[in-house]
Amino acid sequence: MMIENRGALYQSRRGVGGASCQDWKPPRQRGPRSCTRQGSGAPAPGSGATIFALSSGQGRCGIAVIRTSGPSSGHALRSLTAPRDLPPARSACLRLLSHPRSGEPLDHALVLWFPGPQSFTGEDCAEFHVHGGPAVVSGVLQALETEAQRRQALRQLDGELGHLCHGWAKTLTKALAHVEAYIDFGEDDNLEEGVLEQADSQVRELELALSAHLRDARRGQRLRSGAHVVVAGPPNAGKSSLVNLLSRKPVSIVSPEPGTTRDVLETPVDLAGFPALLSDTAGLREGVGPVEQEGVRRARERLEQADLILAVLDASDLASPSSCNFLDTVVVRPGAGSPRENSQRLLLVLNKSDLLPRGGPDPRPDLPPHLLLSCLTGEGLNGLLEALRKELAEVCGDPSTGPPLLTRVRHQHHLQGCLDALGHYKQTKDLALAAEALRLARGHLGRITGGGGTEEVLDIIFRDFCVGK
Ligand SMILES: Nc1nc2c(ncn2[C@@H]2O[C@H](COP(=O)(O)OP(=O)(O)OP(=O)(O)O)[C@@H](O)[C@H]2O)c(=O)[nH]1
Ligand SMILES: [Mg+2]
Repeated sequence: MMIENRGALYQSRRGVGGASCQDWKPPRQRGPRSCTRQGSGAPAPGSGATIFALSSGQGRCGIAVIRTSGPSSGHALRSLTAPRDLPPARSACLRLLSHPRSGEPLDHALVLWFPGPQSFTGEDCAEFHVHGGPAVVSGVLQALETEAQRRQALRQLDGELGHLCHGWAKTLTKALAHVEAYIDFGEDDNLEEGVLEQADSQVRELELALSAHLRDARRGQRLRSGAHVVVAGPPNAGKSSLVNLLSRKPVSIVSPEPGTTRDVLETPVDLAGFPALLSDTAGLREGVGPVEQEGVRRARERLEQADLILAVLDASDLASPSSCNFLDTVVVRPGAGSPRENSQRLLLVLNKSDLLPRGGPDPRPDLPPHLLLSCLTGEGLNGLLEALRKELAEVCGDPSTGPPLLTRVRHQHHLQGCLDALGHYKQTKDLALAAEALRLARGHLGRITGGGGTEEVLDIIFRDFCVGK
């Protein structure tokens, strides 16, 4: 049984309550200035985690094995063990485990270190063989979780995300300083040409960068709470068998009778290294009794909410009306070629491949890209897991390689506020209102990064322009 512990990302308090622009005084007004600002035109179009889990059975046992896999495995191993160096690769060593923050001893354990790629997942892996009591197991899991959260938090604001936010804030402060300078000194001091145009283009670039990151924010949320993966298909295709296979436990009843699953059954799983909420659904068919009909309605509802659909068909029954109907209505929707709604993704799986003639041709080469699988023999499972890994990396983002993800609602809120204010900047033709919009936008970023006060703006004005000297 796998215990999923990758969900909660640490909510760092850094950056909270950073200086805002509230102390900013309105710029000196020089009577009504006819606005020379040109509209900015139409907006341009939007442009490794480490897993740890209990891998032995849950409950009382002599020895419990906890495994980590991912780029931070070595760090996790070092931070929990004394001495703090890595043991020799692939050799069992007896180490004292203690909590990385409090130093509280946790257990004497055998630890093993498997540097990637020579490991069972291909990534750096570590194993902790601890005494199996629930207190020890949960203590070690908690210590690992704390460490993972701490690293995530560091990555969030001190790391790449902090770097990015500070870059955005710098650009915005500069744009604001230039607009302020134009308002205050434009006439008297003959500011160089193109000051406002430069601010406009900086705002445009910032808008693109912020919108791209807000789109990624949704992915960050999925990484935290799990992607919704919905298994759907006609009755008897082997949906429940697939759910049980992927979750490695008997979540759903499997039987040869079509219409066995009537309700949506969901289970949290680790799918190819990503956290997911896997839903089994009733087989989609019409003309059935009221209970099954309700199951079909729920299945359709759940399909709408899926991040990833695992569409399952019986490879030996592709010509049946329910298979054809499912293919037409769910797999190949009308207007195919356009992206699926809500950027939903879909993997088509032809199950029961063991019923096809061995080594025979693809049963339906005309179908959209698909994978052959046998839940009965397990053939094709590795290919499916690899395809799932690729799809889920798209859905969730890969924290070890991709851009830093905005997982915190507060960050998202302020980035959205900043983006909205930049929208107002672009729309208004009045310079004073435009400057106000930039101040508001900078205030939102200031709540993430701090800074952005009057001093900073004035510094830029005096640095960039020969005014008041
Ligand atoms: N030969 C073969 N039989 C399979 C395979 N997968 C599932 N089955 C059998 O197909 C039947 C239906 O499997 P289920 O997993 O209950 O199918 P389902 O799609 O959940 O069915 P409903 O809940 O009724 O919609 C069962 O008898 C399974 O044992 C497979 O890969 N090969
Ligand atoms: Mg079923």
